[in-house]
Amino acid sequence: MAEVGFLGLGIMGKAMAMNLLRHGFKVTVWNRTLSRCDELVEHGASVGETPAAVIKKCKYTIAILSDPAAALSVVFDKDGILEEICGGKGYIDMSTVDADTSSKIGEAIASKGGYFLEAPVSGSKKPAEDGQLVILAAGEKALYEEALPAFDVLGKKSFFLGKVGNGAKMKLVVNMIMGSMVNAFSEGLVLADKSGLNPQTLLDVLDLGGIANPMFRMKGPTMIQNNYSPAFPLKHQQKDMRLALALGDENAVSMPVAAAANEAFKKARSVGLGDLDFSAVYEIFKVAGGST
Ligand SMILES: NC(=O)C1=CN([C@@H]2O[C@H](COP(=O)(O)OP(=O)(O)OC[C@H]3O[C@@H](n4cnc5c(N)ncnc54)[C@H](OP(=O)(O)O)[C@@H]3O)[C@@H](O)[C@H]2O)C=CC1
Ligand SMILES: O=CC(=O)O
Repeated sequence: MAEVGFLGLGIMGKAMAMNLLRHGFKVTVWNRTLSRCDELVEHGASVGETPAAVIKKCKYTIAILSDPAAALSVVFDKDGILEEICGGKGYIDMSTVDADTSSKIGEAIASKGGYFLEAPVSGSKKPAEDGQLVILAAGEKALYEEALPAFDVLGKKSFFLGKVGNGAKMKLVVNMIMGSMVNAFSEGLVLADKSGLNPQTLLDVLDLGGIANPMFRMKGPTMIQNNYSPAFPLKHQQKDMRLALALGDENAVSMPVAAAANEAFKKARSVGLGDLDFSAVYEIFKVAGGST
């Protein structure tokens, strides 16, 4: 089996690279904070000293990094991907970024003869650990087909959405909806509490009705226990709202609900909740609602 490169061992990357190793892939990893590679090495991974070194060694390389600045940095900066990408090699960026960032990366890689695929994912830490992500790929179809054995390990379903940008846009639309939902959910929990209802009973009622969903089911119990151990960091959810609102601007789509949700996430970041789970936005509504 060909060696797969893997850049970025945060919450998602660590779980995904571990999954590939568990399924017999040979994986060479790199992370900006190199010590984060150690655990993967214990499970059989090799380490590349730089993104360029990983690209040089591997037929194709996957990355999942925090935001557009990080995604651009590993490509364009010193020791970055552009230094070694060439004909026959592929680069797959699974970070959640905007379409412009993805296109910039795709064009630079194509200018060196390499293949590019954007492939952001829907699903969080647990789906990443369980190989149950939804993969939203777009770009070079041949690279998509080459990567399908890896995608089959990482996800429960892969979509090929056509040209570069479509994967990024689909992911931003999905996360815009999710971010708005967690805000409405938080408001509802505070309203239940302040009007004398038991929030746990609200969760039970919601779960039996037409708006039951895995996100409410998973986050509800931890939110009412004030447990925000990060699966999806709030700072990344706010980045996604910001990028989705920019997509709305470009397309003249009015998004008052998403704009209000973005303000709540920004407020949460401003009071130091950015590294907690995105469901910590609930704390903002508790304060606004006067909850103790
Ligand atoms: N967590 C989730 O539930 C999901 C997240 N996503 C998306 O996946 C991406 C990663 O998320 P997640 O794993 O949660 O994030 P983390 O914050 O846990 O990890 C971020 C990763 O990006 C690296 N990084 C940050 N800045 C730079 C930089 N300038 N140069 C190089 N590397 C950098 C970090 O390296 P270092 O260790 O050195 O800090 C780390 O490896 C994000 O785009 C997010 O929106 C998508 C679906 C679900
Ligand atoms: O991007 C986050 C997710 O849960 O999907």
